[in-house]
This record gives sequence, C-alpha cells and structure tokens, in this order.
Amino acid sequence: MKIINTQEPEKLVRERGILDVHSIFHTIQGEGPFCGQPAVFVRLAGCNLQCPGCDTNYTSNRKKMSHCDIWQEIVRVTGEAKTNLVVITGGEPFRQPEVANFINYLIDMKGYRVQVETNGTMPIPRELNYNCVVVCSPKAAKIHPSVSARADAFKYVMKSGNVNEEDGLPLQALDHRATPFIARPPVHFKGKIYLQPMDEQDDDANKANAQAVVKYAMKHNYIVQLQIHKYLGVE
Ligand SMILES: Nc1nc2[nH]cc(C(=O)O)c2c(=O)[nH]1
Ligand code: SF4
Ligand SMILES: [Mg+2]
Repeated sequence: MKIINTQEPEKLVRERGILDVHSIFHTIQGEGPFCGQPAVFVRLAGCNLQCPGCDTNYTSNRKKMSHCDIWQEIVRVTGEAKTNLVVITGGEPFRQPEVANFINYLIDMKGYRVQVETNGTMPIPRELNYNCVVVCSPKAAKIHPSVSARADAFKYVMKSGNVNEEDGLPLQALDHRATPFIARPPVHFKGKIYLQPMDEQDDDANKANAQAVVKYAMKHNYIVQLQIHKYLGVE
C-alpha cells in the first residue's frame, strides 16, 4: 500500500544550545559513503519539505534536548559497543542551524566522526567543522550555495520513468514537485554520486526502480546504493 507523507513542513528555528530531537538509536548506516558502518543516529524532528514518498516519521515523540542530553543518550544507546560514528539525519537537520554547534561539540570535545544527511535546501552554517561529512540528497529544484560548496557526496532517489536521459539523474525524488527538475551536483563536482531505487513498498514498482538505477549507474558511472538497513531488518 502506498503511503503519503502528511507531516506538515516546518520553518527554520534557532534555539541556542537546544535541538528538537525525534529519536536516537544505534544501528548500521544503510546508505552512502559510510554504508555498512555501525553508527548512532540522531534523527532531528521536523522538515522544511513534505515529500509525498518520504519513508520517515520525523515528527512523533519529539523532545527538546541540550547538547549534553543528546551526548548522554548517544553514550547510553552505544553501551559497550565501539561505535564512533554519529549520523545526523531528520527531517532536515539544517532546519535547526544550532546543529552545527552540536556537531562541532561531538567532533572537537567528544572525538566522534560525524556524517550529516541533508536535502540541501537550508544554509549550512559557516562554523560547521570541516571534518563533518555532508551528504546531500536533493528533492527540490534548488539547493543552497553553501551546500553546493560543502557537500562531500550526493545521493539521488530514483523512480523508473522519471529520469533525465542526458545526465542519468532523476527529474524528481520521492514525488516532491521540482521544476524543471531536482538540483544537480555542481558542474565540476569530484565527490561520489549515489543512485538509490525509490522504495514504493510495492514489489513490481521496486523491481522497475532497481532496473532503472542499474541502467543509469552503468551508463553515467554513478554508484548504486541500496538501503541495506531495510534488508538487514534494522532501524
Ligand atoms: N540504518 C539507517 N541508515 C540510514 N541512512 C540514512 C537514513 C535516513 O533516514 O536518513 C537511514 C536510516 O533511517 N536508517
Ligand atoms: S526532505 Fe527528506 S525528510 Fe524531508 S520530507 Fe523529503 S524525504 Fe522526508
Ligand atoms: Mg530512513
């Protein structure tokens, strides 16, 4: 059955020292440059977009937490494990620019490696530590110039039949409207570009999406990515 995202879009919020958090959990990073690596995920609440095909609940049970509260919860869910990677996702993490201070605290004060997932529409605060790995998955026609300048990798969610033949990248992602099509990496982008089949929760549609990903990855030299957490049955 097809699920349509009904979570309301939310605006940028600044709150010094506090983040609005949806959940914190220990799992395996299922996507992108750290795919397969154990990680603690911090899912921030709320998103400025409302992609119809979004597979994520980012609004329920939200809680305002200080940097120290979040770090304590990271330590608690990690337990005895050796995990040293924190992934910040959402929702849209940069909807809360305070996230940059939190990421810097994790890297500089606590010694974590940090990766952040973003839709690319919100500015990346200048103070963000350069060691933070930024993965951008565009859903809108424009991404913020600070994201073009700073993104380490791009990730595109592909639905079959919805592809630009010229560059092999999707016209839309997760059925979000984008005119004429979703943002591209900067012209001379040197980082990795991932293609991921859209999960439509339908075997036939998913098979067609996987075939499209293989076809365009092979033609344009992109990296195929599956959401391995869904195959592993982890969060
Ligand atoms: N295991 C796991 N890996 C992920 N990589 C990106 C995710 C996301 O929802 O942003 C995600 C997620 O939700 N779970
Ligand atoms: S930008 Fe990401 S989190 Fe926000 S609605 Fe779209 S897919 Fe969901
Ligand atoms: Mg997810």
